Amino acid sequence: MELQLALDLVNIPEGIALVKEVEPFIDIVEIGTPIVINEGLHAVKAMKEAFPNLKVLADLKIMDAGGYEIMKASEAGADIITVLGASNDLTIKGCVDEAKKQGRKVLVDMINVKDIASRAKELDELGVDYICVHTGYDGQAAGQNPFEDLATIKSVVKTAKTAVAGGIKLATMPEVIKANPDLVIVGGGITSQDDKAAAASQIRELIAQA
Ligand SMILES: O=C([C@H](O)CO)[C@H](O)[C@H](O)COP(=O)(O)O
Repeated sequence: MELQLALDLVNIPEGIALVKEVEPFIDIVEIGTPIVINEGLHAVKAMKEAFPNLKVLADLKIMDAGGYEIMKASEAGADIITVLGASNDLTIKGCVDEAKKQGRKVLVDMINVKDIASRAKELDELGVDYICVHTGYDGQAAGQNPFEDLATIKSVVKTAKTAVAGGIKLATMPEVIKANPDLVIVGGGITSQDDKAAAASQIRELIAQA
């Protein structure tokens, strides 16, 4: 299982400083949607230049013009780019084809998809690299979590890797470990802790013991 650090509520220098603290414990660093909105794809470029040994995910949450947006994120140095599961199949296909051409990976964010099982099966057949269940900030504030959806995708997806995001922290890691996704995405569970390195290292330790 890989560990992705989601950076959302920081600017580029703050993000780089934060990654310096936890670099040994993570595999992927995510430039979250709020950062892309505030700073643009320069944030992806800056993170890749600062940490060439980490994979960088650009959380663009693409909804249209898939091929073009994958191309621009690839030019900025993103290794993995996100598209929304609710998008048109033509958009998903555009993302998959362009990502293959560029040697990048596509992660589908299932946020707000109603029929997770059927859509995950379709996306798997469209050749995406990761399918990620995700409880967004607004769902988290209403007490929702992604664990039931994680069990659903684990039972239907045959080829794509599975991932989970949304409010994951040390205390909920045992539930993640039990479901055994290929990728766990943690934002506030690390970034809002006083000792970020300790939080990341404890989460990494649980993954290593699994
Ligand atoms: O994708 C995210 C959210 O929609 C804001 O862009 C977060 O990166 C994702 O939810 C992980 O962050 P935490 O929920 O804080 O773990």
